[in-house]
Amino acid sequence: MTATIDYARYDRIRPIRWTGQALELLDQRRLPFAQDYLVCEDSDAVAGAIRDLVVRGAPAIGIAAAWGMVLAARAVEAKDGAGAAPLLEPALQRLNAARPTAVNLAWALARMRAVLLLAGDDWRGALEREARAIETEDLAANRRMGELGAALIAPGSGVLTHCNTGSLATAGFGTALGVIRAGVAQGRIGKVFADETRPWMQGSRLTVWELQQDGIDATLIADAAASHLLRNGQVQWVVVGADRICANGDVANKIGTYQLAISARFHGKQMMVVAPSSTVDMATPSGEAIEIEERDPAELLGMAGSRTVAEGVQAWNPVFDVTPAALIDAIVTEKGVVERPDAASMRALFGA
Ligand SMILES: CSC[C@@H](O)[C@@H](O)C(=O)COP(=O)(O)O
Repeated sequence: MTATIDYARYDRIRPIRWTGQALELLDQRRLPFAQDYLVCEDSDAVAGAIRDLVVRGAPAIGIAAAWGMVLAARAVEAKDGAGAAPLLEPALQRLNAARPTAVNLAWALARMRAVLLLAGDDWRGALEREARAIETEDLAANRRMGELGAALIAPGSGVLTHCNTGSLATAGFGTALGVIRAGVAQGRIGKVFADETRPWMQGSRLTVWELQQDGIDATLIADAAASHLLRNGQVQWVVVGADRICANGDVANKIGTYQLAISARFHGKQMMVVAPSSTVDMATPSGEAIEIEERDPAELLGMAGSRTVAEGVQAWNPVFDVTPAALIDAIVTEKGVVERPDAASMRALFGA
């Protein structure tokens, strides 16, 4: 069951476009009904776009930030990278502060800083090549993870996914959605369910639209329907992405992932987390140490710009949660699969 995957058919959605002069970001706030690109001509515009979810998804925000550093380089004069580094550090810090939870952002910026410090007089070229490499490597990782993750899924299975982990959230193909694309192409996955992912609706606005572009049938469910679905036997795997994977295998991902993992375990279904090694943070020992982003409660108080909740009601809007490693059956990365993750098995694949 190793049918060749025609990757070209998944290349249509391009959330991040570098023109040579500017960074164009497909405005995910306006999908699925408008496909508009926001043009960023400086790094602060990129930081704002990350903060406001024009571009979102852990790998995608790292890639966008890397290009943001290429834009920042236009605004400073220096004879080599070591001279440019302190001048660019404030812009780097503003990009880094745009969102706290996904480690890919800090990871990509650390790569850009490291390249800069070693670069000679072509330091601007070095930054551009590194941003391109970060993007290219992410696409390759996604394709590899698609193969590795799909191989775990028995033919005829149904899957449930959460949030958006596809081309929109990455350099292309996707993490969890890459596994689903590969699994469908190989005939392993018979039925795909996506939940809405309230409150920002990444599932209903982005994921089912992405799958529709590919001609993959997906059935949308309310988040609240997930346990009922897991109980009734149509789904064997919950397949999700990650924003940060800790040294002990705990996983931070979109709010609601934790309850899916609890429900999957309760119903004897399996939980797969798919993320590139850029999402693995061996410096964070466990999920307790992760900063969980809290966003504007207004995201909960209305729909599509119209208020749906009585005036004066308060809301709390944490947008990520932590799934303990003990509830995860497999973490799939491009470096390999960690089954039943714990500190020892994580260390064996990713080092100290
Ligand atoms: C490949 S994306 C994996 C995760 O980043 C995804 O599941 C997620 O939580 C995205 O959150 P978002 O707030 O939309 O950036």
